[in-house]
Amino acid sequence: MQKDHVYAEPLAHIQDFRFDDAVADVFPDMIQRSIPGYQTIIQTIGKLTARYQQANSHYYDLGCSLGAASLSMRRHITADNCKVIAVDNSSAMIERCQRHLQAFRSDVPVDAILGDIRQLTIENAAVVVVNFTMQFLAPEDRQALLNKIYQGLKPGGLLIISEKFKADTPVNDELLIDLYHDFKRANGYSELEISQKRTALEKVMRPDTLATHSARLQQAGFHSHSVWFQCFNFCSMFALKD
Ligand SMILES: Nc1ncnc2c1ncn2[C@@H]1O[C@H](C[S@+](CC[C@H]([NH3+])C(=O)[O-])CC(=O)[O-])[C@@H](O)[C@H]1O
Ligand SMILES: O=C(O)C(=O)Cc1ccccc1
Repeated sequence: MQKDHVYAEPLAHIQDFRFDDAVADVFPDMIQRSIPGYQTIIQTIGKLTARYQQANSHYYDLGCSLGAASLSMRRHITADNCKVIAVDNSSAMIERCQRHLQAFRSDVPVDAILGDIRQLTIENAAVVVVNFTMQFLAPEDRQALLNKIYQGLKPGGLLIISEKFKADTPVNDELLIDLYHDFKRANGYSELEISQKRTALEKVMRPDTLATHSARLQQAGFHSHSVWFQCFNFCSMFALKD
């Protein structure tokens, strides 16, 4: 696995964070060292998919990057006539995702599609995964995505959404961010790497509060949802369509 050194050297000008070749090349190491509980979340996506699978259905991975969640879903699907649809608008990610998926044999087909999830048709879905992707959409596009997911889910279908979130008060938010930075230090990131990446993400990743997430899920039609994982300012939620 290639080590993430993207922000290791001082940069004269810090550009907005992009999912380009340099990031895609080191992504497994970057995500593993940057998202608390990432492995647990990927494994649990598989477990939840095993429970909520339905025959003759689609399984979506929106903002799939290298396809970790798609692989986890695929490993757990035993129902007939199912297809995983993995979508990302970064060509660097989708090219590597396609190669990655071909490296493992499976009877469940996966389509890895280069495209914008805001333009995607979602239909006949048993499970939809949005694993740390919605935070990168413009805030004004987030409700429409959740509405579309709700409409595209079959009855009994499941949405899994993971996000970095903002705490309700500035004091609490600072504390969670502080603890998160300790986690990054413990994983070998330097002060420079932490601060340069923070600057690069400032305009492109805008976390919401859990209250905002709740209100959006309700508005989309999900009557119940639950946070099933939280560590510092990262969480994963599920929501069921009745
Ligand atoms: N509008 C969009 N349309 C499609 N893709 C998008 C869009 N905006 C951003 N992306 C894509 O969303 C992904 C977010 S990473 C997901 C990790 C993965 N889910 C994982 O489980 O490993 C999260 C992170 O790096 O923190 C990137 O690959 C973007 O190109
Ligand atoms: O690294 C960070 O600060 C994060 O918030 C997580 C992350 C992980 C991978 C790409 C972008 C953001």
